[in-house]
Parts: sequence; structure tokens; C-alpha cells
Amino acid sequence: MVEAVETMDGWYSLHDLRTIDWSSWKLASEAERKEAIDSLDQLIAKWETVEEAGNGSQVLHKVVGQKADLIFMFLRPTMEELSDMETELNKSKMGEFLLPAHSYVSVVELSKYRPAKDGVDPETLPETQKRLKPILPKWEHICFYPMDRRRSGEENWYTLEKDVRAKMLYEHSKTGRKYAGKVSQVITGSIGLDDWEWGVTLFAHEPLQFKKIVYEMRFDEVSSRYGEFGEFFVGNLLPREDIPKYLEV
Ligand code: VOV
Repeated sequence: MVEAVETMDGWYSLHDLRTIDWSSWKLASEAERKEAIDSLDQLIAKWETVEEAGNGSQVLHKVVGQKADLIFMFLRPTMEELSDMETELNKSKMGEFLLPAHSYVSVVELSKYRPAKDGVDPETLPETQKRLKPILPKWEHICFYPMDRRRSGEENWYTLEKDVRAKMLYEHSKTGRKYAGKVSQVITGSIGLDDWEWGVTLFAHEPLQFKKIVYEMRFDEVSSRYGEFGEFFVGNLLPREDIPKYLEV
């Protein structure tokens, strides 16, 4: 049996995608719409306090295309907090106008493919902890998709020796590093938590960078031979102060 790799796991993650029930929204009275917008604003204000205290992070984007209208990405230390957030959104006045579109549950993940430097466990390093409990960048664009490592015929990631996998991921990281400052990634592990093995969440200032990095990575062996991909969701940042304008009808 080949050796698995130890993972370092950080905050739990929920990608919560909602469609706005525009018909009901348009039929609602102005007072009701205001109440709904205020309820969402109050929730975001509360979540921002949690983020400022370093106990979690979140970001909200408008989905482009018909797969959903909104994508919330929530990070919290526990799964309970994630379900509390989801429930309080459902119970809010705004929740009356939100229909579930999609969701994804995972946990921020880094792996220990690289040998420990000077015998120091990387998990104890402050820079590792910062990556396991990241404050999500409030960059203009988000791209989220799930993926698997292939497990069929000759192409089986799970029968490769650890050093072979480590080498391929090192090559992958070299491609990734070329996009420093242009693409910021959060990899979340979802084996045992959701339908795919990893969630890939990318942030960029310029959406074309998503196409460029994903295309270039398609040629890395780790993706060309061992990558399987799910549905893609892309979106544009929805800052809290822009919500009333976005919902104006
Ligand atoms: C934006 C740049 C970027 C950079 C710098 C980067 C670096 C790294 C490093 C150093 C490592 C390995 C160690 C660790 O930290 O876990 C990883 C790991 C991983 N990656 Fe990555 N990745 C990037 C970006 C990046 C992208 C765009 C994708 C999607 C791939 C594609 O084809 O669509 C991806 C996927 C992953 C996955 C699924 C894993 C876990 C695989 C596993 O089997 O364990 N990743 N990644």
C-alpha cells in the first residue's frame, strides 16, 4: 500500500449559493424590501465583527450566469458555526426571497508533502496557521469549482508513491507561483464531507486570469493525467454598501 499524505486542516468552509426569487421580490412592498435589505446588512455587520476578531472570514459575490445569483463563501472554526450562519440567513427577512441553488462543504487544507524543515512541524508555524485560517481576499472576482484526483485504469492517483505525487504537486506549485498577485487560491478538502475531493476557490482582480491559470494548469501532469473537474461558478464581488443598489427594482 502506498503512503497517504498527512493533511493540515484549518477552518471549515461552506460555499452557499442562492438564487433570488425576483418575482416575489418585485411583488413585495417597499417596506418589506427595506426590511429584507436591512436584515442582510445586519447579518453581514455581525459576520464582519467575527472576521475582525480573527474568528472566521466570508465573502459575497454575484454569480455571473444562471446557475445562481449569489455565492457566499463562509469560513469558521467549527461546522456548527457554518450551519448557524446558514440558518440565520434562512430565518432573516432576506431569506424569504432566497432560494437554494447549490452548496459545498469542505475544510481549508494544506498537505505535508514537503519534508519538515529542521525537524519543525510546519503546522506549528505562524505562516501555516495563517494559510489554514485565511482572511478571504475581497478581490473583484471569484471562481469556484470542485475536483477529484482520477482513479481509473493506468491513471490512479491513489496508487502513486508519495514522492511521485509530491514531485507532481511541486511542478503544479511552480505554475501557480507565476500567478502571484494575480490569482489567490484557497484549497479546501472535502473527502468525506461532500461529493468531490477538493474545492478550488480562486480570487482575481481580472477574470481572464482564471482562464489563463486553469488553462496553463491543464498541462501540468497532476491535472492532465489526474484531474477531474466539476461545475464552475464565477462571480463579481458584491460589497456590503452596494447591496441596496443591486437589489433595487
Ligand atoms: C494560484 C496558484 C497556486 C499555487 C501557488 C498552488 C500551490 C499548491 C501547492 C504548493 C500544493 C501542495 C501542497 C499543499 O499546499 O497542499 C497545492 C495543492 C493543491 N492544489 Fe494548488 N496551487 C495553486 C492553484 C491551484 C489551482 C488553480 C488548482 C486547480 C487545478 C486545476 O487544474 O484546475 C489547484 C488545485 C490543487 C489541489 C486540488 C491541491 C491538493 C492536491 C493533493 O493531492 O493534495 N491549485 N497547490
